Amino acid sequence: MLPNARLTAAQVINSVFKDGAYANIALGKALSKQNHSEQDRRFVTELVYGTVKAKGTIDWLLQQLVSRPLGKIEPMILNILRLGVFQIYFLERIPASAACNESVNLAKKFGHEGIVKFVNGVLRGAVRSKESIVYPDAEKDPRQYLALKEFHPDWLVKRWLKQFGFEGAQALCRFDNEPPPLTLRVNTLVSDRKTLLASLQEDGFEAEPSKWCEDGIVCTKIPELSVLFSKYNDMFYVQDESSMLVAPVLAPQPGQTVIDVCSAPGGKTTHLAQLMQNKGVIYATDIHEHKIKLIEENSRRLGITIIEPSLQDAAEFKPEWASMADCVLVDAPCSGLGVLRRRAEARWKKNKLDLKTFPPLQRDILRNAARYVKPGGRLVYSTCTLEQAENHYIPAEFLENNSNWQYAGFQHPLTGETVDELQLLPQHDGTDGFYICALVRKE
Ligand SMILES: C[S@@+](CC[C@H](N)C(=O)[O-])C[C@H]1O[C@@H](n2cnc3c(N)ncnc32)[C@H](O)[C@@H]1O
Repeated sequence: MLPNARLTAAQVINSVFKDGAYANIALGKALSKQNHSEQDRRFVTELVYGTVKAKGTIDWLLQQLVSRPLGKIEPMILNILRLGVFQIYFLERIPASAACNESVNLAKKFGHEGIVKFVNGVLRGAVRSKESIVYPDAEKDPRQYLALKEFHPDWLVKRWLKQFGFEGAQALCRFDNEPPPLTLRVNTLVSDRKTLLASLQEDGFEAEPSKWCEDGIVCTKIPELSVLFSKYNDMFYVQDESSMLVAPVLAPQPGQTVIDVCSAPGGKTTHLAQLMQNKGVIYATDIHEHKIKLIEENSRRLGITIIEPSLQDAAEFKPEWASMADCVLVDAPCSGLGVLRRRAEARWKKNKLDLKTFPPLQRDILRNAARYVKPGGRLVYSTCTLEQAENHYIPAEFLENNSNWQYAGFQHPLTGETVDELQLLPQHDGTDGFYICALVRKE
């Protein structure tokens, strides 16, 4: 018997909201265990990401249909209701009756008759009230309007309204709700973009060269993901176009000594190794032991031998490395507000207070990592966030306090003009939100 796509989706959603799992990891695990057709795999993916991203609005809708607080409903049943409401309100192509019936069937697996009746009643109510739901007025209450219409927490919408205005905030929210394209960085140690692109196209992929990075490929249609991993295993690294910009800005040369202080799972460090033609050495550290294995696995898969991974707190000085490196990368831990489209649950896990924890850590890491750079050497500081306090102000403050450093300047990847820093904005650039700044230690 074929596995039930909605059941798989409900279980993944439940592990996200009940157990705090990452949606992409829980989904990947569930799909690898179940023998779903390719079409069903896509459907499960759409259900999981859609429901998880829209959770705030779904709960707002549900709360109008249920008299008790949602927290009092058994988690699996609540998550079946969330999945049902998502289909009824936001998946136009699914007939509402099918969404109700299938949800009731799911409820039968997890609850007694009374619960099944409750699910049935709530979802029939959702269908009836669909056309009469009144959202807050966009002009009178733009914050609540965007939060509910565009599926984001209202504290974040408030922040973005201030930073980008209504249209900018709306475009940014909408960007986060779209599925990201699959972007690949070609492993230039074993292939080149033209060859890989042609081969992927022969296998039915719709793919085009990235305009941002000369080694990047953007896939817009993927016939079967498993082909990519089985046939082209050592030829690519899955990476957003914005992340692909970092290694070329650091621009290490073959034979040099490089330190990448926040390097797991190894996306940028393996790119640095490619640019170095696998000659020289890269000390790649991270604070989490389990992530060190990921750097090792990625290096092995791509045939890279110059990366030496180790466990190290980037804010703690390692005296043996003083003034040793030609290039240092600080791809700092950050609030990650530029990559919300990729991490479906992240918007619901973050909060305003968490944001305050990053700048002090980033300051410490930058200050410490800079001590590893030799005179004349370069340092790149990058984040995947949109927060000025974690971006511009961190290197700017560092330069104010360290007169033996200055901006290195680098070429804007599209315009070619020389810039000191680059802030990519999803709503403007169509990439993840990302910040890059290059510094040089004076001779
Ligand atoms: C933005 S991610 C790095 C991504 C990586 N550069 C890549 O391209 O694949 C930030 C990393 O910093 C690590 N990290 C957080 N705090 C750290 C610290 N104090 N010292 C070293 N690494 C840290 C996290 O474990 C995480 O892997």
